[in-house]
Amino acid sequence: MNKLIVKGGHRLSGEITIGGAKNSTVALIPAAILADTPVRFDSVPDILDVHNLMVILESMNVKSDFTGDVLTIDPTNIEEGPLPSKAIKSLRASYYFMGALLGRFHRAVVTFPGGDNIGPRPIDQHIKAFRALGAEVTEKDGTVTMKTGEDGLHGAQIFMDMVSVGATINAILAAVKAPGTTTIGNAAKEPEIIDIATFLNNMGANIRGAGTDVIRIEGVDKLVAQNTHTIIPDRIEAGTYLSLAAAVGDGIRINNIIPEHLESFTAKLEEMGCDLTIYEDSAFVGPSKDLKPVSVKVMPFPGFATDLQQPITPLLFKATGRSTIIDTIYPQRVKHIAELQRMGARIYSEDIEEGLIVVDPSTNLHGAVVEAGEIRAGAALVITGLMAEGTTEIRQADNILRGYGSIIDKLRAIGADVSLAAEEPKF
Ligand SMILES: CC(=O)N[C@H]1[C@@H](OP(=O)(O)OP(=O)(O)OC[C@H]2O[C@@H](n3ccc(=O)[nH]c3=O)[C@H](O)[C@@H]2O)O[C@H](CO)[C@@H](O)[C@@H]1O
Ligand SMILES: C=C(OP(=O)(O)O)C(=O)O
Repeated sequence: MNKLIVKGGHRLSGEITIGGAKNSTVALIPAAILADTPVRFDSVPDILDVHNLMVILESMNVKSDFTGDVLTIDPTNIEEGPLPSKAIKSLRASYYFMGALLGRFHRAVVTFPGGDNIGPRPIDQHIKAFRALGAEVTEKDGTVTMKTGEDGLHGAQIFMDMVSVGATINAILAAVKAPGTTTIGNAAKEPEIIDIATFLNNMGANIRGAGTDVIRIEGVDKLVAQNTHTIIPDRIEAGTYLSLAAAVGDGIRINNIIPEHLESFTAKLEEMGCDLTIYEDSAFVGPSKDLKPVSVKVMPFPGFATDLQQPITPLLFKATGRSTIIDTIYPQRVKHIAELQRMGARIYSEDIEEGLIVVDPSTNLHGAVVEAGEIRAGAALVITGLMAEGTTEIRQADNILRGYGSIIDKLRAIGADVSLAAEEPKF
């Protein structure tokens, strides 16, 4: 584990360029094993999740190479075998190997995924989709085993009980080569789902409706890569740096964004009175003054993303009154609160059942030793550390490195005093 050290209290300025979306990348890599040819991605973020997925690919004899921001994957000599449980447990998205292996081999044995500790994260909807497509699924001791009869998978009508990004993508991965028509109702509409469908369709898949709540798939026999797939920019990384820029910036430009993916977030910054100018694929944030408090309610896309409720929090400390946040997707996503309190922040979990968090103006922030219990809690600590006087030592920083590519270089480029160091082992 690494710790991230932030020396705060300085104003920052300059430019930051956003990388490819973590939540696309971590689905695209498992999706690659469905291809009948090598595949190539660019704009790949250099994050721990990618390196762990490459370890999982290696265990299946799938060769991959990550140079610069280009990742090539050759699944043509793929072999079935036990997957490395440490790597599987290191990230949430390893569950995409369930859908991808099922689509490829009509059977799979995968241990339960890890990922951020943000409250209960069941996978019942994923399993419901696999069953509808013809798989027999059993769960025992944290392992999911799936197999089909001789006829393999078949198209099916699936209606999700709740909007789930992971279950929608997993259903697509399992169905893309399943003969017949699959319909996914109440599908998630996140931009990352469109990105996966675009990648698969460019290889010959027939997926319609991605980005709406009904997705229709006609199964195809072959998936043949003809070109490089460029991963969409990470809207969560972008939102994090926009919040940082409004909180401690003296003029920061954020490059490589798709503004339409960020509307619920930028609308909140505008409501607060941030100095924000949005261009075709970038945004400029000027220094903030007299920020208004706001109410944030997390919703599935296009609503305000749960992954941005913690990164916007430090900005709320600068508002002139009480702000509220309700996380309807992960009400227990509160790992940042106790840590921020250690830094002098006035933030409270008012109702853990409802996911209600109250944020009061906090002007006396100071450095402290804190823990990044999960990726976005870590992002909130980094921003608060930059705002605070003194030094903040953020332990368990690997949780941040799971999803923020080149974060040290990006922050140093705008003048931040940040570094990474190995964390001393706990006894
Ligand atoms: C790798 C990835 O893309 N991660 C994102 C994905 O996670 P993930 O795909 O795991 O999140 P989901 O969209 O599935 O979860 C949404 C809600 O549905 C519930 N649920 C989900 C599946 C299921 O089978 N049963 C069930 O009850 C969850 O507990 C949660 O309350 O979407 C989340 C919600 O936008 C984001 O925070 C994560 O960053
Ligand atoms: C919750 C997140 O990630 P994961 O689903 O990969 O744990 C996140 O990116 O905020």
